Amino acid sequence: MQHYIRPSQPPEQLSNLTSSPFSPRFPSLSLIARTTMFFSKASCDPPFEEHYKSLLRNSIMQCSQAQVHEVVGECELPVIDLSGLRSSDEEKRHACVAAIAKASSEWGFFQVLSHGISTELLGEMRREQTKLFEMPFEKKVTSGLLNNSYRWGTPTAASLDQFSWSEAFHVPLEKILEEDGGNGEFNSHRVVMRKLAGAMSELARMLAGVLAENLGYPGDFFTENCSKRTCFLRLNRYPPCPFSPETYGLMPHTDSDFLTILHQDEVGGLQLRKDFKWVAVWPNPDALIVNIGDLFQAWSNDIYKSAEHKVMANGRVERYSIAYFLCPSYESTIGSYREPSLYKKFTFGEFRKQVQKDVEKTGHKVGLSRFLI
Ligand SMILES: C=C1C[C@]23C[C@@]1(O)CC[C@H]2[C@@]12CC[C@H](O)[C@@](C)(C(=O)O1)[C@H]2[C@@H]3C(=O)O
Ligand SMILES: O=C(O)CCC(=O)C(=O)O
Ligand SMILES: [Fe+2]
Repeated sequence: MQHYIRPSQPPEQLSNLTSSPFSPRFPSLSLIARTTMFFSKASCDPPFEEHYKSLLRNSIMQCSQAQVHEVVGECELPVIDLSGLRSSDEEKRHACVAAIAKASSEWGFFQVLSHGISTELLGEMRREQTKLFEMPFEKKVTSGLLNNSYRWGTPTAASLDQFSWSEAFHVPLEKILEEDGGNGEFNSHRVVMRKLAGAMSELARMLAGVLAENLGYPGDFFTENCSKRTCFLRLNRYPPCPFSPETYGLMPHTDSDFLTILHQDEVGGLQLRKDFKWVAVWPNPDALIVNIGDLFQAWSNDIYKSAEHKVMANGRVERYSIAYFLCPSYESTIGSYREPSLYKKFTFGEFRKQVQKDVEKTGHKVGLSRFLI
C-alpha cells in the first residue's frame, strides 16, 4: 500500500541554466516564459529589494551563517494511494489507514494519489491564481481583493532568517462563500475557489476522520468543528529571487491548523524537517501533499507530528502553490483525545493570538510549546 517513489527528473530548482537545449533537463518553454531573465523586476512583483534594502544587503555580507551547516537530503516521502480507503476489501482499507497514520507519526507529511481532486479543477485554479498575481502590485495591495487577504514579504522581519520572499492571498473561506461578497470583475476566481474549497474540504475532513478513528475516536469531531466556513485557502506565489540562494521563499514554520492539503507546481523548493535534517519534497504532478498541523499534534497528544517546513526561493523561475488549511472556529477548544494531556486546553482563537503576539515581538512563531503543561 505504502510505497516510495523518486521522480525520474529533478525539480527545475535543481536543473542548471548551462545544460544543453537537447538535454532532458533543459527547462520547458513554459518555465522559460516564467523566468524573469536576470532579475528585471515585473510590475506585479512586490518591492522586496527597496523595502528590505538593509536587511538584504546585510544578508549578502553574512551569507546567512545559520543555514550553512544544514544538510538537504533526498526525500522519500511516503506516497499513499487513497483508493485503498474506498476499497470493499477490509484488509486493503486497513493497510491504507495504517500507512496514513504511520506517515503522520513519523513524518508529519505524506503525499496522496487518487485523491479525488481533478487535474482540471487544479488547472483552473492555477490559471485564476496566475491572473490574480499578474495584477500590478499596487492593485493587489489597494483593491481589497478577496477580503483584503493579500500579504507579501514579512512586515516583522528583523533579519534574513525571518524573511519570506513571497506573496500570498490568505483567504478566509467564510468570505468567499458569501454569494455576493465580491467585485464582479473578479467573479471567475471566486467561483473556482468555491469549487476547490468544496473538494479540498471533503478530502481534508475524510483524512482527519481516518486519523481520529485510527486512535479509536469518532471522526465527527472534525466534521462538527471544521466547517467549510472556518477553513482557509492560501494562494502562494514565489517570485524569482536574485539574492543569495539561502533566501527563504517562506520561512520555516509549522502550520496552525489540523491539517493542510498542498498543491505545488513543478518548480520545487519545499523542504521539511525530519530527524534534524532538511529534506526536499520533489514535485509529483499527480500527488497532493498532506501535512499535520499544530492542532492535530495537540489533539493527538504528540502521536501525529506537526513538522517544520520551509520553501527555498528560486533564482530563476517563479513558483506557485495552493494550500488548504483545515481549521475549526476560533471558539473551538482543542484538548487532547486522551489523558494525561501534554498540553493545556486552548481555543483556536487563543492559539492564533499567541502566535501573532510572538511573531510581532520576536519575529518567530513559538507555537505549541507555549501550551505545554
Ligand atoms: C511569521 C509567521 C506567520 C506564520 C507563522 C510564521 O512564523 C511563518 C509563516 C506564517 C504562516 C504561513 C502559512 C499560514 O498562513 C500560517 C497561518 C502558518 O501557519 O504559517 C502563517 C503564520 C501565521 O500568520 O500565523
Ligand atoms: O508553497 C509551499 O510549498 C508551502 C506553503 C506553506 O507551507 C504554507 O502556505 O503554509
Ligand atoms: Fe506551511
